[in-house]
Amino acid sequence: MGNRRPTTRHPPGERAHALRTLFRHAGDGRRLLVGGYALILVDAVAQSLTPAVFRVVLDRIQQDPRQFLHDGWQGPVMAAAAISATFLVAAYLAHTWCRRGATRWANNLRRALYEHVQRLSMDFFHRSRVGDVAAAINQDIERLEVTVWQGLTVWWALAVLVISVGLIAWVDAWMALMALALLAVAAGWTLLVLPRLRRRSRDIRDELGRTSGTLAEMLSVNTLLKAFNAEEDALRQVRGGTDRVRAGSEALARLQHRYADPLGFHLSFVAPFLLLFVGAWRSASGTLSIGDVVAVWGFWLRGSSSLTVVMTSLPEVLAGLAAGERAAKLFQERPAVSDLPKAPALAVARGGITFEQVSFAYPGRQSHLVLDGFDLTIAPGRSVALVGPSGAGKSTVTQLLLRLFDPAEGRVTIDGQNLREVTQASVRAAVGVVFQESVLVSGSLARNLRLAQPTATDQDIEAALEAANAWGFVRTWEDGIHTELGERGVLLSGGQRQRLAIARVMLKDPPIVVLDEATSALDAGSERLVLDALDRLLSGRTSLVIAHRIATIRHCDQIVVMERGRVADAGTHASLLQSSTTYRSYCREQSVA
Ligand SMILES: Nc1ncnc2c1ncn2[C@@H]1O[C@H](COP(=O)(O)OP(=O)(O)OP(=O)(O)O)[C@@H](O)[C@H]1O
Repeated sequence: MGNRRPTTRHPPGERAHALRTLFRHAGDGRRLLVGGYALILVDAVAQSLTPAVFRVVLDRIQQDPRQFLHDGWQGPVMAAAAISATFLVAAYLAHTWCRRGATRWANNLRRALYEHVQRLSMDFFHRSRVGDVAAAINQDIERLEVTVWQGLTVWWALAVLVISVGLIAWVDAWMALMALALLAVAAGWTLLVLPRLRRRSRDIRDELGRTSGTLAEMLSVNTLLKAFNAEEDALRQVRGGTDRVRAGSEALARLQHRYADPLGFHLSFVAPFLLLFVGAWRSASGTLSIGDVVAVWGFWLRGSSSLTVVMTSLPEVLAGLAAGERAAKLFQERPAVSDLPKAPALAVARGGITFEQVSFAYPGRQSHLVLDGFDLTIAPGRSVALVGPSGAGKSTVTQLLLRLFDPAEGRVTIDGQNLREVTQASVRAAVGVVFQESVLVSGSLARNLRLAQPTATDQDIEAALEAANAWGFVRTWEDGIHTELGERGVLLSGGQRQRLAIARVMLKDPPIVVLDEATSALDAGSERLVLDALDRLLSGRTSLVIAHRIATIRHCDQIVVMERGRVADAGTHASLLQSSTTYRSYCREQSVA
């Protein structure tokens, strides 16, 4: 799978940095996790000590059986009771804390990651797929959450292993050396296979993310797929992704067996037999007691069985780490547009706009200048229209006005203030936009409109709908403004959606309005109603209108003809008919005199 698809590769330093980034967002889960991971060490000590009790019992029986029967048993019984009680309490608390801590961490992380993604600039959204980002925020963090509390068992097992080897050394240094040599074989084998296991896990997470992206995309273009009978093609794409995930998982399982089976054989057969025979030989030669040999064997079994736990959990833990790295990678994304420290809010007095010698290229396509020394002045309260061939840069002008991007050269100002020097939020508060396709979110109509003005009353909303020529149809709905629109507003006609979008901007009541192809997709029936609503919206506000339809723009105070990112001509409808051949040909195409 990894050979066919692009995969992420992270140097070890970057991986540690990624995990630190994630841990910084643990919030109130951090204390519980640290507490859980610390307490499980107590549990590890208690469990590792069990063979030490065997040792004492066996040695006492061997030395003086009658003394053992009299009162020699009391010490070991009390020790066993204390060890068991400690184990019970510590294990219960550690697991509970860790589970709660992991859940809180995941919740905090999900929130923080969503907030972070929200703050990223448009270039990020242009180059990322929604489903992939959603998978990182949901599935990857869920995977990480499971790993965090599963990781407790791995941590416990490693602690048991270290303590067990320490206890063997306490009984006999030579036996401990031998145990270490046997462990070194296991560790060497693990280190050999680990990078491949890790790579496979990461490839699977990447492929899962990509498949989520494809799935989300296919679901969102369902109408298109149906219209072109292209469902089979979409199915093939999704199936391709899920097949690759399945193939990757099977390959991982095979690799895991190839790793775990020899290791299990080494730990459960080769090592204990070697230790038993060498221990027996040292006991027969009088160096160790029977109790010593049984204790060493017990310590080893305890330690090696904990290693088996590590082995079995390893793929899960690696999958969790890969998921964590993907989430952390999102945290490392930086917005291309950011507010200067202590930047003031834009103070809009009259809403005059200027573009002064603005040059701009989209991130990732630096060689292609979309705006090239572009100049534009819109006096307060005036309307300016942009026309020009497709790709001339008209929509890009609106993106810079909203400060979704900053220009490479030149400046954009509102009432004389450079947009670079004021906060993005204040710029967007001053500008209302109606796009070609009005985006409506699931929820009620009122919720959709309150996105523009959260404190609006029902009466405010009704007034905005009235002004946007939308109240006529909303009034007939049984639940009025509280009607659920359905995700993406699929229950509405194009003209109705457009009028709701206009109502939303009416409610926002901004001093500046941008219309970006707001009338392009209208049917003749609703065109008059929408144009009428737009007239009302633009009246008294500074406005920038992009439209292919001459009928929409002919009454603007000024019309600017754009070509290849520059102003080719400017004037009124009447003057351009005289001076601009491009404009004249547009009018001719649309039979406008
Ligand atoms: N996100 C983007 N990343 C890279 N290039 C882009 C991006 N958006 C637009 N472009 C490019 O910038 C140029 C200008 O695009 P823009 O959308 O501003 O033109 P337009 O005049 O509004 O066109 P249309 O009338 O077709 O909407 C085009 O060449 C386009 O391919």
